[in-house]
Amino acid sequence: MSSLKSYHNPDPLVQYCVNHSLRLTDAQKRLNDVTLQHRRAAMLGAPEVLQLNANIMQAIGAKKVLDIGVFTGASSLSAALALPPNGKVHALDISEEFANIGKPFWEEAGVINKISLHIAPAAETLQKFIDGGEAGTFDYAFIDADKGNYELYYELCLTLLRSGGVIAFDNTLWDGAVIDPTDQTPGTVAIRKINEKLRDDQRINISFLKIGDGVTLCFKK
Ligand SMILES: C[S@@+](CC[C@H](N)C(=O)[O-])C[C@H]1O[C@@H](n2cnc3c(N)ncnc32)[C@H](O)[C@@H]1O
Repeated sequence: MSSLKSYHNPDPLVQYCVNHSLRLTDAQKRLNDVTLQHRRAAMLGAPEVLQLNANIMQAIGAKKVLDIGVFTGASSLSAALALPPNGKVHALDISEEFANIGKPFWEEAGVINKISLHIAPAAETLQKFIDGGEAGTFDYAFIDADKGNYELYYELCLTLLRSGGVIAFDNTLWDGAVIDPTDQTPGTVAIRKINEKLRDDQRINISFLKIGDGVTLCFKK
């Protein structure tokens, strides 16, 4: 049952939590199973993290969502399932090849009409939304693309979000590397930088959760 476990955190208590909370549709399970066979399977979003996103989207009545870093579409599918029929997930990635893997599962789940795919560098797409007058109109953003641009994505998403909207950052523990002072690789340095910025940023309220590979929730004031 590969679908009913955390892919990022082998801690038995984490697995216990996941086994007592994870709810996936058949389409989600099948997409996860296909993705786990992919050469880049490690990029698949932890299902408990995607479920947390979906639960918050429903709690805040989200209709307009940014999914930054699509890969095979698990995060977009989870978000689309959480949105009302008139909701829209804007799914941003540079790889059409990856996203194409997810499309049959979006179709199978009956939510493909709720997902709008934008194949381009995410910063360009986000800037286009701002230039098009969409600042303050998004409810939720899940940031899970290239780590070196996390700070840039944060500022663009903060502009695009309404007050009360939520930004979730994935991988903010970076497999524990954030607390290893000998690790000065660019990805680790970028994650530490955004973690410090978010801790001190008074434009948001914050919760930093040790689930998946670390998730930081930012609630726009
Ligand atoms: C960790 S994966 C996303 C996983 C996905 N959210 C999920 O839940 O399975 C990161 C994705 O970011 C994409 N990416 C990398 N650089 C990007 C950029 N500059 N703009 C948009 N997407 C980018 C990659 O192609 C990859 O699909």
